[in-house]
Amino acid sequence: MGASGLSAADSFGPNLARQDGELYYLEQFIPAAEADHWLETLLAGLAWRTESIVVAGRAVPVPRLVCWYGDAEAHYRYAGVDHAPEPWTPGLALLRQRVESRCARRFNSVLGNLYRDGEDAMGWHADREPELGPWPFIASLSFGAERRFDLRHNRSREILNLPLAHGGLLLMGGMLQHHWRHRVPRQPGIRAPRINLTFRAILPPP
Ligand SMILES: O=C(O)CCC(=O)C(=O)O
Ligand SMILES: [Fe+2]
Repeated sequence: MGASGLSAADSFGPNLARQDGELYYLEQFIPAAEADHWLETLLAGLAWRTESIVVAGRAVPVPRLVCWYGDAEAHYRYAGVDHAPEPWTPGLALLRQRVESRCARRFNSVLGNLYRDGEDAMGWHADREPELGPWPFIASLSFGAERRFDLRHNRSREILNLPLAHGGLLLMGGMLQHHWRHRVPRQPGIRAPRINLTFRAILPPP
């Protein structure tokens, strides 16, 4: 068993990171017709809002919409902002169950990102806030437009590109957040929206 707790018996396929972390992609984790239903349900039913981060003393809106759901205690500091979660919707609770049983992992929260079109994006970052624990395990579920997901190794600068498709589940674990950054780049030709749900386990404050 690796540091992430993923056991060799789990059938996630090859580790796409190969070194310094664990990265698995399960294509069509949610079959296409069902994924269509989720895309509509989540677009219409979640509390999407704009969020600003402070850059050089100024509030700058991030180029996407976000939402945050979870168990009541799962507060999360993200980009310098404290998020109290909204309570689970029935749909998100169902998706959480599906993801949990596939990963044999528990999650107490989910960060949603809505990329309205190819102009929306997320810059290079790692998800390594202390409340995610020493080896953050994140399950990332995508619906809607296929978007490119890039990873860059901090030291070697090796780049990996993965297309994240409708219904696909990406798993990040082990030392991945310590050694790699990731992003969702702008893809100006894309007109359709994409929703990404990152299921996370937030530890209680020390
Ligand atoms: O949209 C994605 O696929 C990635 C989202 C992400 O990296 C994050 O929420 O931390
Ligand atoms: Fe991330």
